[in-house]
Amino acid sequence: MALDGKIAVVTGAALGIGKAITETLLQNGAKVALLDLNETAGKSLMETINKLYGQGRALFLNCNVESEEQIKAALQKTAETFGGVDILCNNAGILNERTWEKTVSINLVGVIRVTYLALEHMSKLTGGRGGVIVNTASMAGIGPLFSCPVYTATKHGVVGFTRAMAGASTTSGYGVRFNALCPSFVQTNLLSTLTSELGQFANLAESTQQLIDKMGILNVSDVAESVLELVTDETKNGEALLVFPKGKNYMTFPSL
Ligand SMILES: NC(=O)c1ccc[n+]([C@@H]2O[C@H](COP(=O)([O-])OP(=O)(O)OC[C@H]3O[C@@H](n4cnc5c(N)ncnc54)[C@H](O)[C@@H]3O)[C@@H](O)[C@H]2O)c1
Ligand SMILES: CC/C=C\C[C@H](O)/C=C/C=C\C=C\C=C\[C@@H](O)[C@@H](O)C/C=C\CCC(=O)O
Repeated sequence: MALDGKIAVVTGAALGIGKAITETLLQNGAKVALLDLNETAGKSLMETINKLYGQGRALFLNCNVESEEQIKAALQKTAETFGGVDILCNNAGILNERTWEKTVSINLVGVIRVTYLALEHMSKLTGGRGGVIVNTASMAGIGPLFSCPVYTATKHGVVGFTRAMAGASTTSGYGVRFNALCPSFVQTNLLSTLTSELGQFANLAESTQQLIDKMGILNVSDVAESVLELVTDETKNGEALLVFPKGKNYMTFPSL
């Protein structure tokens, strides 16, 4: 299978898109470290995974991407258990315009922090064997959502960080590809709890609902399938893959 022998780390792996990404990576032969702060959901998923794939294919690690200490420990445990890190999916994220500092801390700072710590294991410049990092951004990383400006800012930041790191990696020789995943609306808890998290922008919920009605809603499996493309296609570096219910396409950015 495409990912036989590969070792993946997925943040926010216990539920939603991260759970689907984890399942897809396992289905394609990878071993997966599931990082999440929801221990109940993580352990429940591990029971299912062990029944489906046998012991030894996956590892749940209680890890908050806001904690450098917890990330370091999780990556070290992964490397010790499975023998390294080849794939990182920075997927953990929240939408909360009330606690907007936390949104920035998780969605953007968390992606940067996990990336830098994982590169210590992945980069050929530090003894790694290279690999690929896929950052879960959003369509809101390409165009603004008026009802969640801070969330929009974090996702624009993830796209920009991803593209810059792709260039840094190519130029410096990390041997690591970086790509952004930009799904439109996806049926998960994040979407379901949306209207209670808009804070001062709650008045704009209706226009966002109109956008949801217009664009439609993806299943998590549609998104996970797109991650597999970014992981396995070695020509993809610095890309932003837009995923809609009607299909997917790569973003073309203006060259300055
Ligand atoms: N649902 C959508 O419409 C949509 C669309 C585009 C992008 N996204 C992005 O996809 C990613 C996953 O979102 P989802 O919709 O699956 O949400 P979700 O709430 O269903 O799942 C998020 C997972 O991340 C975990 N998590 C949250 N904060 C964490 C932290 N600090 N450390 C570790 N784990 C943490 C949660 O416990 C949960 O398991 C997010 O980055 C989100 O912004 C979602
Ligand atoms: C409300 C956020 C829900 C989930 C967040 C998740 O990341 C999904 C984002 C999905 C789609 C984003 C589309 C952004 C489109 C913009 O380019 C622009 O076309 C939107 C136009 C009007 C916005 C109207 C509004 O925001 O209310």
